[in-house]
Amino acid sequence: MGRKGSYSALPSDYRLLEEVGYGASATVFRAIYLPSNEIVAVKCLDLDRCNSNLDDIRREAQTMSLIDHPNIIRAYCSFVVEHCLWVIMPFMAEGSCLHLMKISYPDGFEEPVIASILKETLKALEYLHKHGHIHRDVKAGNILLDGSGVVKLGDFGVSTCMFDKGDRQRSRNTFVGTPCWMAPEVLQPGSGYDFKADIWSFGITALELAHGHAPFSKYPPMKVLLMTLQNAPPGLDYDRDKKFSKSFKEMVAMCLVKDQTKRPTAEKLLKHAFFKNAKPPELSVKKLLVGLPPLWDRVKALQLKDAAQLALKKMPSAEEEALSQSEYQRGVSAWNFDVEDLKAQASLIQDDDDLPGLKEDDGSSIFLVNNKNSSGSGSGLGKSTFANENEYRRHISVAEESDMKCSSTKNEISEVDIVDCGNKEMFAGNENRLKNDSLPSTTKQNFEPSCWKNEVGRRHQTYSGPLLPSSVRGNSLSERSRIPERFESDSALASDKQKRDVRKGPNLSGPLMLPTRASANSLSAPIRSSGGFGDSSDEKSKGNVVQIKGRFSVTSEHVDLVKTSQGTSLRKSASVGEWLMPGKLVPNSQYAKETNNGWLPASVLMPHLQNLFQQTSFQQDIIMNLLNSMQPNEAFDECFAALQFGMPPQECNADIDSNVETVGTERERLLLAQIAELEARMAVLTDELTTEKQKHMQLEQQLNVFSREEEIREEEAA
Ligand SMILES: Nc1ncnc2c1ncn2[C@@H]1O[C@H](COP(=O)(O)OP(=O)(O)OP(=O)(O)O)[C@@H](O)[C@H]1O
Repeated sequence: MGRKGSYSALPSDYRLLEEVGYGASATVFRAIYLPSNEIVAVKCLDLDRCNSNLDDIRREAQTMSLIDHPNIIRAYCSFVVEHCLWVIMPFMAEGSCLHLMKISYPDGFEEPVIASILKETLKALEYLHKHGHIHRDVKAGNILLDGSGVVKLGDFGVSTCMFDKGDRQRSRNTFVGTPCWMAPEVLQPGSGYDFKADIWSFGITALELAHGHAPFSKYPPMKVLLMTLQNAPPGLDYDRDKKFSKSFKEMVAMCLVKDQTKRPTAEKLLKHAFFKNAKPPELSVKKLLVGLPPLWDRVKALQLKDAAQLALKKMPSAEEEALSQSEYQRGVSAWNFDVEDLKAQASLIQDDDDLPGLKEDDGSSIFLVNNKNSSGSGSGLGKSTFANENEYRRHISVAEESDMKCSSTKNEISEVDIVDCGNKEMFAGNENRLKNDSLPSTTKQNFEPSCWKNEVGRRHQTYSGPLLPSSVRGNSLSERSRIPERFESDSALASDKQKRDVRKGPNLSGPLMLPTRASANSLSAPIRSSGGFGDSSDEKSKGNVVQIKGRFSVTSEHVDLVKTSQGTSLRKSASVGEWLMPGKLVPNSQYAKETNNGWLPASVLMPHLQNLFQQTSFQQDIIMNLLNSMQPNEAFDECFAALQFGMPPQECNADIDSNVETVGTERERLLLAQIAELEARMAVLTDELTTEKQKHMQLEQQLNVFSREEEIREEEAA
């Protein structure tokens, strides 16, 4: 028996049970710590997807283990198993607030519950900030609950460090999730951010808990980025959110101030009237949990719901991968992506309000942009390190024989290199509570909340049996690890297979994956020149929307979105969407006079012409990038497209012949349609460019005439 509060770094001491969650970088299992028979959570982080060196991770793991606050999940210890880092932590039997909302409270919680949850979260932030840490991933998905209603902020440390440090070249273009929770200063390069960024995320989380989803969550990430920077901050609406108190609205408004210096500290916020009467979560939150099925059944249900949605939508593969994470991965784990890239891509976004199935909170806005220059050595969650199934099985049996002794394959560092078993005294206080809380209630088994019962149908299987450790250990984040080994029927197997298909992790080392809604849209949707963002759920900000839909001024140098949006008025163009007009340069009267004449001054036209030039060449770049980064099985499409764009035939892959037959006609048609649209757009752009050039020349001629006339007049006067 291990001593209470002391956890070994031997994987064989842990029996992984059900999967209870997964995020951008990790899968979380309920597990038994065998020496003391305690229930713990084991978070398996895939090191293949990690951009940091192990020293960084170790440092971060150490930091995590030193965290000692009742509202923060701390790591008991961590060690490397195969290509994964296992982080042992307290098991939070009721999962995240996001889980809970998705299962039973799709429209959010009542105010007293929100107050309790937020107060506990704020206490956690106060502690972290006081100790010099920024959490950087505050969102409902990271606020965890246990059976007695205790609230803890999770996901501090390892995953953040994994993406934020180390080889930036590999990670700089990797952008996972949606930036709904990110503060403007985080999205704005060069502005710098501090702990106040957490306060913004906290405010967004408050809105998430109030509505069941974060503001802008129905939009593609790039659009969220622009809206965060350019719209008025979201908030609780005085009309629409009548049920919420004035103090709640005020508190949210205080957090969501764009100027970070004007946001309150966590300490100050805790003194706000909204939190004064907040009940202890054990009273308010616990009520929410009555009658819910065990966490792992909820997780299964959500996965099935994902699968059902996908089956309905028949997404192309990249979108499947993106959507597969939709139930959980709704925030950006890594505040490390190339903002310039995103901005550039954002310039191509069309209004997607018409897209079928794109509704707020459907998670479809999950977006993956991968660095096309990355080495390709990373793997997705589902990637096996074994050459084939036999090798895999052989490995499993060898591993089992060796009593689950872990052999490290990552950079030749064994698990002991990174072991950082926590200081027992520091967390002993949490132990008793954990042990009790984490035991699932068997009386909950048959409950099926209506909100998911209808969508996923009745479950035919039970999932209560433990996963054999080997199925996880061999490749803990591989496909195998996701297969529960107990099923009651074939249909269960089938649905689980479907689920696994859905849940293939994002391939972070693969090609640029743009055909998500945002990017596919940018390629296929014809440019429209009117309308706004039309965020029905964010009416408050509607009136402040800057009309950048379609395009904003993209320069080859640094683009300052905030600056470009300020002091500019917009003029519409059939193909270019919106033009940014340097309104300050042209006095209104003069502008009116000149436009009445049908002539525009060169000072007005030139920026537009430049804009058109840049956008045309920029679009060409984007198209070529996309074509170059297509999956191998799209080689035929790629080559076809390459030919369309006049690239030499030798660019085409030799595999084409074999692929020709496999290319789905539907996909071909889609691509052809996209190409046709692109060509049409380019033709329109070229026409416009030519027209503008002509206008410009005529204008110059006219100016010459004017100046000659002026000279003559002056001479005559003289
Ligand atoms: N200690 C825990 N007990 C129970 N469930 C947990 C625990 N830790 C995490 N989970 C569940 O697993 C999910 C994923 O965990 P986590 O957020 O740590 O992973 P991640 O890969 O870092 O995710 P993210 O996408 O937020 O970065 C959480 O949303 C939560 O539902």
